[in-house]
Amino acid sequence: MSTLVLDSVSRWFGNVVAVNDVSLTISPGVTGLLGPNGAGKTTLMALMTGFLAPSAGTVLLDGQPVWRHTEAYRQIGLVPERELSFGYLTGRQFVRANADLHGLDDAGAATERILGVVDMVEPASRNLDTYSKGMRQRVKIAAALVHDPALLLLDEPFNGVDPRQRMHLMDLLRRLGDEGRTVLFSSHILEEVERLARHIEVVVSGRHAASGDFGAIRRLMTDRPVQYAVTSSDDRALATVLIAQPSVRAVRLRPDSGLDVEVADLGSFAVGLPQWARAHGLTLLDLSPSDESLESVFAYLVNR
Ligand SMILES: Nc1ncnc2c1ncn2[C@@H]1O[C@H](COP(=O)(O)OP(=O)(O)OP(=O)(O)O)[C@@H](O)[C@H]1O
Repeated sequence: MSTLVLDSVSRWFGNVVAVNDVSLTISPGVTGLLGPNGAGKTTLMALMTGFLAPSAGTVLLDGQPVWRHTEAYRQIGLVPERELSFGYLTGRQFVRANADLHGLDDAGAATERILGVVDMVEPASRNLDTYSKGMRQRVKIAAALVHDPALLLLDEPFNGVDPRQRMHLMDLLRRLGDEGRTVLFSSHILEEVERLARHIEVVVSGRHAASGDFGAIRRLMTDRPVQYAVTSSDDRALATVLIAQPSVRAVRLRPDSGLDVEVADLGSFAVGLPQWARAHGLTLLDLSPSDESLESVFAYLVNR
């Protein structure tokens, strides 16, 4: 069982800070690395696998630095986001090439074993060019696992994969985690991460924004202030009623019609709004969230 520890890790490219003072621990089991596009997930994975040197801080696998440490490389498998560019190879040849690169004693047997684990024995004699996206992902996972590493990192493994194959991949990663491997996958989709990860790390704009199980992360995201657009039979009267409520943080009249309402406590607001309207003889005509983008959720987390 392996544990990866990042201690105050930063990485900059010229004056772009891709990763900014990140400290986190990845333990055995499945962890999700959640963040919007450009958050620094790919750079973090490159730092974690020892492909990239930190500009500051350290990345330790079981107490050993991963940068320029070949012993650590034997314990790490990476499934990169980029597509396979060796379409002329068969799945078996591709996995075997990785087994040979690792200098495995019985590269042929290791190749067959891992093709079985990812359920790709039958299509393994076909060229990579002929595979679906999900099959290519499975063969990439086989290549990353052929040397039996304790740590497996996957960069956006579900991107473009159809729902059935996605379930299949999730089952596979869950199984690898249950076996005691340390599995980290990145994603920009909360639902995807929630379904699979026991533990979630959130990164935004290169910074570590939150950490916890999916209940904790979900609570952080639903407890944030939320914007609603509300239209009623008398918006000015409703504004007066709403601003008196502790669950409401701000109310603004829209130029055309309706109100923008910033809600601090979604639960109380959802229960109270129809009651307040009824008590003052007002009719609610429309209620819709106006600020539901994942980017705004992330912006809230990082600015907390
Ligand atoms: N080699 C590089 N040179 C300059 N800037 C870079 C380099 N690599 C990454 N960056 C910048 O660092 C930031 C983080 O990029 P990164 O690819 O790690 O994010 P990401 O979360 O993986 O995003 P995506 O999901 O879109 O790939 C971005 O602003 C990116 O432009």
